[in-house]
Amino acid sequence: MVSGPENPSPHIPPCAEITGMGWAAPGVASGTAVVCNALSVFPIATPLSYASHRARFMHSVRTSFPRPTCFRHSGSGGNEPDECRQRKRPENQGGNRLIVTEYVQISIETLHTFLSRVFVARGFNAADASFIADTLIDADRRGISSHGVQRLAMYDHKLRHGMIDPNAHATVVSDVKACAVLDGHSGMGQLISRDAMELAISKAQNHGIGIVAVRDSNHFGTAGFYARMAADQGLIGLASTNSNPLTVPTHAGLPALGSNPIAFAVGQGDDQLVYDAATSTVSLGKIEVLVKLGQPIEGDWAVDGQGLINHDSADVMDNIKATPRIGGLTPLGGAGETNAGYKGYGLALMVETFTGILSGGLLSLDMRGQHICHCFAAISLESFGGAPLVGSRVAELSRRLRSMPSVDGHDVLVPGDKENTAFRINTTTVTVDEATFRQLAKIGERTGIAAPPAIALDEYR
Ligand SMILES: NC(=O)c1ccc[n+]([C@@H]2O[C@H](COP(=O)([O-])OP(=O)(O)OC[C@H]3O[C@@H](n4cnc5c(N)ncnc54)[C@H](O)[C@@H]3O)[C@@H](O)[C@H]2O)c1
Ligand SMILES: O=C(O)C[C@H](O)C(=O)O
Repeated sequence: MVSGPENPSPHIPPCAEITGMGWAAPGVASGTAVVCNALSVFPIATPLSYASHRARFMHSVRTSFPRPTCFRHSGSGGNEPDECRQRKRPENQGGNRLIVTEYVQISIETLHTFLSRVFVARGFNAADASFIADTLIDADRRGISSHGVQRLAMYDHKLRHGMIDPNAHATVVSDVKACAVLDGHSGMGQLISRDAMELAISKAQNHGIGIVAVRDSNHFGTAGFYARMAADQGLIGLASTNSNPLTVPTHAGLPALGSNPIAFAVGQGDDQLVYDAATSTVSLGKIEVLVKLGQPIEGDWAVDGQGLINHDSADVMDNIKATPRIGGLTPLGGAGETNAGYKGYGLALMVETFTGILSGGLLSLDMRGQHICHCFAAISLESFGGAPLVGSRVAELSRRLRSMPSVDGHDVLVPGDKENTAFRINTTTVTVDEATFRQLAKIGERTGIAAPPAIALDEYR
């Protein structure tokens, strides 16, 4: 049944050594700024550097905030009006919008040391701890704040409660030519996924393509990280995962599918094209960040139990955490059929097939925060003219798209541009929201490890 594995990872024992593996599914600091106003929203979706925040904020002040009701420059105490302090579900969310925007800038080096030490304290060896820290910081550097250190509290919770086994390594369930299935044994999603993508890359180098489905893993962070691993080696990379039930099928009022992202990467260096997104309208992480900032949801990202659009970020989070869950994320395209949300629903189902179904693991529908399934694929470009040729054609296509005239004042971009730009800017520091900053401090206290301090923002003084 199982052929000899091509096994690039010292962590994955060859399938021949695996016996009895069936297919049953496994069971402010100082220096922050607060800005409030009743009628506008500060854009937080793709944070760049603090300077960019500042520039974008000042632009929005000039264009949208003719008379800001409060504007505090520094310190976490302050005497600002009560409404400026409000964080949890402002009463007027979705109507007159309350803005509470606080960000903290921290050094990447200090953050990396902190994260690595926390993960070592939670049972990982130093190399694995450092790798996990790399993945979280990579997300923040790229402006994907939904999946950077703001998720440390989630991982820490799962580690403390035995939902993630820091010592687990993937084992091979089945390995036939270009395809394999791994069992992650409830290990850390980032480590299991790294090893699975390494196996897919090695298979693609040998067979032209490699596809590795994984069961019983955990939350892996951004899908793009793993797709880029393959692209960096001159292949096409694909990565996906299922998750807790978060997304409502078209016409349903309960979540049944994960936010099930798909990441695709091709090309190298500055010309790398990376599409990395949920098959729900956005990831849940984006709503978590809005809750932390006390901001409503601008877009039609979520519905309540009746299928009505819900713009109240805190309410959406409460509903998603409720037992049973109520409402959820809209599939990509939106609620109902008007904007073809059934296509996002279909894409989410495709991901569910490649992850939960092909791996023989848990479906999103049955998931409760663990036993997550992934799928990784790598495609060799040897038969298609080779990586340099394909890369140059992709780069040329991207250049032609970017040179298209804009109709609304925003540049035409290609997927990956925002993240690549942010990555180039955020070389020494990253910006986190203040609630996340406080979470880091709390985890620091709990583990006895000094949390990274905020870097003073002189421009606000
Ligand atoms: N681990 C999980 O379970 C899980 C689940 C869902 C999402 N995620 C991750 O969450 C992250 C965010 O996902 P999301 O869906 O909220 O992201 P999103 O809605 O911000 O979409 C991001 C994608 O859209 C592209 N993009 C943005 N603006 C563009 C423009 N003007 N022109 C062209 N392309 C543009 C980006 O480059 C990126 O590829 C991703 O990294 C994803 O992998 C993880
Ligand atoms: O939050 C999850 O469980 C999945 C994912 O990370 C998301 O943000 O949608």
